[in-house]
Amino acid sequence: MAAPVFPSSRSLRERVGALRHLPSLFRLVWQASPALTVGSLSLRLARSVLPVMILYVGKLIIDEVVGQTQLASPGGGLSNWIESGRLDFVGGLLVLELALAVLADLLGRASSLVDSLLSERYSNFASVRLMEHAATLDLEQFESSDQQDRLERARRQVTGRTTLLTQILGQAQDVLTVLSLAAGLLAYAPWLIVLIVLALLPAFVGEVHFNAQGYRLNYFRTPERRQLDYIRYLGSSVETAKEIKLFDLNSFLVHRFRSFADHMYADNRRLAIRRAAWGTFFAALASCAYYLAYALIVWRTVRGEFSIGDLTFLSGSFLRLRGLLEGLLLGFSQIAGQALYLEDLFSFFDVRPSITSPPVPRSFPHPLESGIVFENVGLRYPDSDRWAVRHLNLTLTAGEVVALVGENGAGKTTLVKLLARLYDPTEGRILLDGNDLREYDLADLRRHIGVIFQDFVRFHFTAGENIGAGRIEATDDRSRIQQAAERSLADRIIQRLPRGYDQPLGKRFRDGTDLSGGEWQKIAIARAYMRDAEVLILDEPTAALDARSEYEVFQRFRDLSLGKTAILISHRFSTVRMADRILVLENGQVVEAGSHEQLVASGGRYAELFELQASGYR
Ligand SMILES: Nc1ncnc2c1ncn2[C@@H]1O[C@H](COP(=O)(O)OP(=O)(O)OP(=O)(O)O)[C@@H](O)[C@H]1O
Repeated sequence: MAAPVFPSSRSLRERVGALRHLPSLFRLVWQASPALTVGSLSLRLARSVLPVMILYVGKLIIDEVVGQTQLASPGGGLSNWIESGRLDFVGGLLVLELALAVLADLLGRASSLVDSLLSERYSNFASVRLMEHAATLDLEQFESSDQQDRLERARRQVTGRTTLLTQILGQAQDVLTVLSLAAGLLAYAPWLIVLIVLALLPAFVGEVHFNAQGYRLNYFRTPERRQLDYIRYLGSSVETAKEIKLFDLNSFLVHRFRSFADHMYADNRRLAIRRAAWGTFFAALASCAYYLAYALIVWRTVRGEFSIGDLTFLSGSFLRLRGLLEGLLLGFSQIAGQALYLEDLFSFFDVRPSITSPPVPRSFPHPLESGIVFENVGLRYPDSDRWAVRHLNLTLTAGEVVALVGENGAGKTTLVKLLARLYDPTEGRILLDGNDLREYDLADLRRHIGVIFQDFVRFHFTAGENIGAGRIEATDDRSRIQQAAERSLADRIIQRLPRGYDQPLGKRFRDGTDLSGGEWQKIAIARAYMRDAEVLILDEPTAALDARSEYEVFQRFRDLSLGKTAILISHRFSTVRMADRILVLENGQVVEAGSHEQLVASGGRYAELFELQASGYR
């Protein structure tokens, strides 16, 4: 496999520019839980000043001890010392230091508790926002692979990157601690601070560089990572197990997985090794600077400029400061690096659908009066230079049952997608009762069109929920669900299930029962009957049904669609012939129209296809 060619690396400006998303992140965190956000910030604030206090009390203790050793001993045991009052101050200091240490531990634990709760709330909240936003997007925005990559990165951002939040909060706390320690150091030896910053600068630049490299690697690996997830899914899920076994595809999948994974591993390893090597070198530089400063402090203590207490305070502060500044600088670059991932999340939130309701929408006519007219409609799918349908002209009169026939790829499903406004025509227009489809309220339009596609979803929920999904606000309305099930003949299947309507379907979850293809289809058709649809569309509704079921289902469909407009797509002429009118599609155009008898008599395309199928039964 060839190594990927990365576009030029993102500039520092771009990386720092990504930090502009931090306010949006904080807004999201705040919305996830105001109380926990305030709690976390307050705890961090309290924790930030403790280190300098502990160090300073330590210095006072040492100075006091050194002072005491220079005075004459009161003699005797501990009780004499206590009575003389010479231990009062140091004793008080020890108790104070103990109290501070206990408080620091307490606040530390409380803070990680609050942070972990906040992270989970944030992750859940952002996931919900992600799903809500995804629901507003056009179908086309899901289908393009670029969008799927972006969605994938946004998803990972939501679930995998809550550490960013803890990191930012930790950084804020560390900044305050640094300020408090620096204030102490400043009073004694300001040059120490300059020394530390100089020593850490190379490490900072190195980190920024490697973070950007890591991000690029991840960014350009998104398609491969989705491939890996997909292969993992193929190789280890119930839906695919049957075919994978029969065709013995496992070793093929493992091989493919390995070749992708090994390639990614090699890239990651190369980066990790370089990062570790440079990191070690920079850390060594920083250590040299630290010991240089330490030597200077020791020298000035020996000369009597600093007390022993000062020595411990300074070396302690200096050590902490070095660690903190190192953490801060690296943390900053990591945050800038992670903010690049935030870019994925927020740029996904910025994607706007193009199929929307107009500002002043019409509501769906109830009942439909004249019907639907396609006027010279053409659609080219995004990223495709072929017309899926073109110069499509047809009329669907209100109240009639129309069947669409045509060979694979003729454009039948495309016509339905256009009608449900899953796509808007590239050219021409679709009129509903004389008005352009785009003038109607989108949600209202979709509410009044009941469609079951040939690749309908088999929800691994209960049977009742599978049907209720057709009208989600009625999902608890058992009598409505039962009625829909009776209409589609799904009731007989459900009666046989051990837990009836509460029976989980599919094999994915515990106690699930799988159904046959035809049984699933009846459940899906019931879903369409849940709606008060003015237009009912069934795409290959009877493909998986046996002959008797097909006949019964269709008879019911006819009865139930009385007064409604219905479209039926089928390759089975036994179904098609029962429609009022049949439209024959070829290469995205209507080439013939009429009743079964008329079309057979005219001896055209339909007659030919019908004859082909009929001869198969003779
Ligand atoms: N999402 C898509 N992106 C690009 N091209 C598509 C897409 N969906 C369908 N097409 C193309 O549009 C044409 C019409 O497809 P459509 O699904 O409408 O055919 P159909 O008549 O329903 O076929 P079938 O009988 O196989 O279901 C085909 O050439 C197909 O390759």
